[in-house]
Amino acid sequence: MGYTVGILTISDTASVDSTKDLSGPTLKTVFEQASNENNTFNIVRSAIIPDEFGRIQNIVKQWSDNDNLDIVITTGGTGFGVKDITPEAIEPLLQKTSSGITHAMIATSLQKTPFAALSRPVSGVRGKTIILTVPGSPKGAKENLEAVINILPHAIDLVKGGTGENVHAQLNDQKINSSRDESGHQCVHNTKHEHHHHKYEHDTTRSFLSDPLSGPVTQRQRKSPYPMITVDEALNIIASNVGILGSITVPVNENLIGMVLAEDVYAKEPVPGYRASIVDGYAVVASDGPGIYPVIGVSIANASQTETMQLKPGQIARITTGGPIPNGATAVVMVEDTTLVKASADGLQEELVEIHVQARDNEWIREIGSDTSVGTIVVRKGELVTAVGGEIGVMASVGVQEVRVYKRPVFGILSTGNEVINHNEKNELKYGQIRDSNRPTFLAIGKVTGFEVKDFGIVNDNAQELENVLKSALSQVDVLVTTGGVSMGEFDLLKPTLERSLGATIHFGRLKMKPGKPTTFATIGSDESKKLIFSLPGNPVSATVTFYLFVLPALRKIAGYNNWNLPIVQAELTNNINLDPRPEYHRALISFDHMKGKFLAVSTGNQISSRMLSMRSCNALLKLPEKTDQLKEFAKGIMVNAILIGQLN
Ligand SMILES: Nc1nc2c(c(=O)[nH]1)N[C@H]1C(S)=C(S)[C@@H](COP(=O)(O)OP(=O)(O)OC[C@H]3O[C@@H](n4cnc5c(N)ncnc54)[C@H](O)[C@@H]3O)O[C@H]1N2
Ligand code: MOO
Ligand SMILES: [Mg+2]
Repeated sequence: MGYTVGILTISDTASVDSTKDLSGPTLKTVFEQASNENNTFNIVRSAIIPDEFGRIQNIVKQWSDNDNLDIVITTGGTGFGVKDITPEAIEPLLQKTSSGITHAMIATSLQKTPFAALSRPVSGVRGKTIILTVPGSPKGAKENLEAVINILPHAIDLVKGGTGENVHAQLNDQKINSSRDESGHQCVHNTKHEHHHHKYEHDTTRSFLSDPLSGPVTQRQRKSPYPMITVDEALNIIASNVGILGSITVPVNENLIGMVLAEDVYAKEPVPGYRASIVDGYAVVASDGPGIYPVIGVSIANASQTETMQLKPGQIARITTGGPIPNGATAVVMVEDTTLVKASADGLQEELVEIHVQARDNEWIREIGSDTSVGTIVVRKGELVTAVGGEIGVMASVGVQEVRVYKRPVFGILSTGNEVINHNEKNELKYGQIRDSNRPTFLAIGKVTGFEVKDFGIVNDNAQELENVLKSALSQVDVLVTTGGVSMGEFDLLKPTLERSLGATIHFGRLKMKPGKPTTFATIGSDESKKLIFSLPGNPVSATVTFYLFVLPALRKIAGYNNWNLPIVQAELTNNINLDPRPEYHRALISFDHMKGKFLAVSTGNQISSRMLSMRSCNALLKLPEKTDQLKEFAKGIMVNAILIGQLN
């Protein structure tokens, strides 16, 4: 009798290079060796896929529901690694779980090494298919499968509705248990077991131990599991995860700067609200023409006039700029085009004035609402209120005192690192300590960009502490920015804490850029209440540059900006720059050269990611391409794209 088997290798590495798949072939061998005249295991399906939830589920469903395999066995993704999600993908597919099979697999491996406790296998039944998950290491995979392979035919028999009689017989003669003892593996494993055991006990002294979350340092990942994606891909991912918050009604004043209108704003009042003179001179009846006329009154621009003056043909009235036009007047003549003919006896008033020019009808008169009529849209939904003041001014002029704007995101900041201390700590630095420059920088950026910042201080490299502060911070902000702890060190705990303790989804964890390679972006929660987490590298320059490149655009997008990306201008290099293997965001000061008619870029010097001096006087990030065999340097004189992050002086 034969059983059909599918072997699914789940591994990011092996999925791109199948020669890296050692455990798939190992499982095949185990099945082949266990095949005898009674039980033949036929490997009818095999595949290698990356640690992707959906793909794991799709294949397992296909093999069980459509292809009706007897056994589906997966290898890989069962550990505590950041990317390990096999049990999470498989478990929901199981209609019955089989804690016995799972237990048997773990128990066998535990006899070899205590690290087996770090495997999280699941097993069970879907339809008429037995599904097993074994570890990714060939040794672990082999041990786990061997622990249960001889009971699988019995299980399949039962699942298919049989009584399992023939296998009960086998169970009775102990064949299953003894077969493993004869294999000879036990001895080899025992030696290894003691070796591991010894190390483990040493590690529990925790003298140089990493955090429990990532396990002993000997178990750490030696390759980042995060694919290296481009900055553009990262920005797209961020954009697709960033929504606009709700709107609020706020008074029209300077605090609106940087806010985006959530409604079209209409003029409530006409400007001007009355017919007004544009110049200082005399209100006249235009048809009177040039000549000498009596000055019958005065209309000055103030609000003290209680009734409108009446002008008859042959009369004129003195008027100032902005003064209300008397009834009957049809134009204004500038004072420059007149002469005084007669003053009053006391010499204080004009009585007769000569008009020298022929006024045109409506000359120098602003009609009611001629600047802005009632109902005109003065600012549109989606428009940004700028510091130039025009939007605030126009709303003020037409009687709009409150407007609806999009809520601005609040962002939180926290630094991580046992070595990091507050920058204003008075004591001398202890050996190995470093002053926190990231939080002061972010607070400053918050101030100039107008986004509210909440400061959550410095957190030690300790998973529990980190989890607590992250949770508390996330409940208070829309966007959380952390620095440090995202690379490959054993105290780099951000990614595992976000993923495992907080249930965050990490959208990317590595970027093809310099500085900022380990930049990490995660989200927590569903659409309505989604929080964004930017875990930036600890290196101060990397943190600052990635803040500008990713966090600031995200904040701008949340705030409703249409142009949420930072502006880019072209600038000419004033010095040669060696290219880096990664696309570089080279810090520079750009300024406009009036003689050359273009921007010039001056590098800030040594660009190492720790050198905060490379951010000093920097107002632009030059986008430099990665180094290739053909292109190793950008020469002086080349025009480059410069992302503006500061003022042009
Ligand atoms: N084996 C590898 N090592 C590193 C890699 C790598 O790919 N493989 N990437 C390097 C790159 S690139 C960067 S950038 C850093 C990023 O490191 P982390 O984000 O893990 O940050 P930490 O390890 O916590 O700190 C790095 C560095 O920065 C100093 N630091 C941290 N916080 C602050 C702060 N608030 N103010 C000032 N300085 C800070 C910290 O003391 C370290 O010197 O990893 C490389 N390693
Ligand atoms: O990419 Mo890291 O940011 O070199 O310093
Ligand atoms: Mg690190």
